[in-house]
Amino acid sequence: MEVRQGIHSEHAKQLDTAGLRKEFVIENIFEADTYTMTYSHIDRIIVGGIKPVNAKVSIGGEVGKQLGVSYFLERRELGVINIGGPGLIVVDGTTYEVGNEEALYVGMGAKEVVFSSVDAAKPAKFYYNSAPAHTTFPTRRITLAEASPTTIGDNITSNRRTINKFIVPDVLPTCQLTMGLTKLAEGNLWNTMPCHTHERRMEVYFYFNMDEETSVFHMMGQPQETRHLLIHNEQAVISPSWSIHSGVGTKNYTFIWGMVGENQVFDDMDHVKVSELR
Ligand SMILES: O=C(O)C(=O)C[C@H](O)C(=O)CO
Ligand SMILES: [Zn+2]
Repeated sequence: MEVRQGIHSEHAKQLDTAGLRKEFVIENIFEADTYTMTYSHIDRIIVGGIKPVNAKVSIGGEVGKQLGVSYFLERRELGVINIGGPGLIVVDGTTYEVGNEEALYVGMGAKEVVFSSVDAAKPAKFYYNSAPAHTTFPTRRITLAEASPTTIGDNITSNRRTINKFIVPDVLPTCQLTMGLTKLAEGNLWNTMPCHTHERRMEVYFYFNMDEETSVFHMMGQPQETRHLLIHNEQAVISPSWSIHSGVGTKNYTFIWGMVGENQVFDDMDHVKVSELR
């Protein structure tokens, strides 16, 4: 488990490219037959990927020890979105089939969560976020259709995209975690511009569906102190409450957003006018 400390906006201002990347970018999300795990002190979100190929993968007791509990989800909830081939997730003996672009919410208290792929030639790739929880809400699979796809933006501003809200209060109750998947239409490059901050929540972005020679310039920083991070396929960015989070790609791409914090109101954003950005 890799730990990232929280960071003050005044400190972030001083960092060079390598320094910013060390604090905010998670370069390695998927490794065959194991899980990756980054623990951020910002709202104590945990971010990672699970890619079972030939073996089953479970997030075991050693993580519980590092978290000061006896098992991973003793005091946490989990959201998973599969971006790979068909997969299976067994939660305390109940099997959930989780296909490409489908999600599973696992409530606090699940002791054993085991991940596997249906076909080793097309391995599942389970991207996950986990947040501290106070009660148990039911474990549930969510399909793409249930995520109420909504298309917004315009070709003229190069930001036509479909937002799929998988883990939000309209779909199912959770303690604090919300997660969704946003797909840019072909020829469209910008996400979340005009941009926003939300003092009341942090957010993690995970970019994927990108060709080898493409990248996303992820915009971060306070609105009058912007920086960018070069993101390649299947990499994630931690976005503190004080930071904008927007991006422009050299080609269209898809990303998963996950948020934790004070509220779960998707539209609770402090919008920033483009003319006010620096
Ligand atoms: O395309 C978008 O715009 C988004 O997906 C918005 C993000 O999810 C977000 O920043 C929510 O606060
Ligand atoms: Zn946001």
